[in-house]
Amino acid sequence: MGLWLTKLATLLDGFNTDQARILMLGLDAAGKTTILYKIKLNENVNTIPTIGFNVETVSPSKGISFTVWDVGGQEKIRQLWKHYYQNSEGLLFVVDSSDRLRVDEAREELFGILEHDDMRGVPVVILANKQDMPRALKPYELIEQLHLRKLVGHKWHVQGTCAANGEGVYESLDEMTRLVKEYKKTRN
Ligand SMILES: Nc1nc2c(ncn2[C@@H]2O[C@H](COP(=O)(O)OP(=O)(O)OP(=O)(O)O)[C@@H](O)[C@H]2O)c(=O)[nH]1
Ligand SMILES: [Mg+2]
Repeated sequence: MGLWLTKLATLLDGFNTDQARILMLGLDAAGKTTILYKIKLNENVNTIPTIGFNVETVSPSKGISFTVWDVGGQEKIRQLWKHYYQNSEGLLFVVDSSDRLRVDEAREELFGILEHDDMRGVPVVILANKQDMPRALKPYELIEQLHLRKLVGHKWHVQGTCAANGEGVYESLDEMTRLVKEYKKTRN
């Protein structure tokens, strides 16, 4: 009897699990893959530039399951990003905050993604990564430089992170959870 009840509880828990498809994009070397495996394994992995994609299922909190798609960000392969947009319910956009020379490029890519029809209304959490680096732009500076106040039709949040020691990474997922829940409600 006890076993059956346990099985039933597990089954019901499965039904209650909120699932979402989350896309993780950003310029090459922003730290996407490092972040993905920090979340998945709580380990610092040595990465190589991603040519295709990595996909992992993670559970940021009880009852929530994210399928996170981490797609390579090198310029030549960014044209492939659009093939991952459909059915995405949240965007994690990772920025190397210490790469001041490429903030404009990051902004253009971010706006380009969000203007696509398949990404209509999808919320975005911007990870201001590499906060450990000297001269890293602070989250409030990135809000300015990425022109986020001009972004319409998308809920957004900026979270400072350091993938190397995990700071801010889980907070960014909590924020994504909140925004995805809101997004799903408005869509239904
Ligand atoms: N100092 C520091 N280095 C980081 C941080 N996050 C990632 N890195 C380093 O940045 C480099 C690039 O990280 P990746 O995770 O491979 O970057 P990516 O965004 O997946 O790059 P692509 O796959 O080419 O799109 C690696 O050497 C990481 O160790 C961070 O928070 N601080
Ligand atoms: Mg990568």
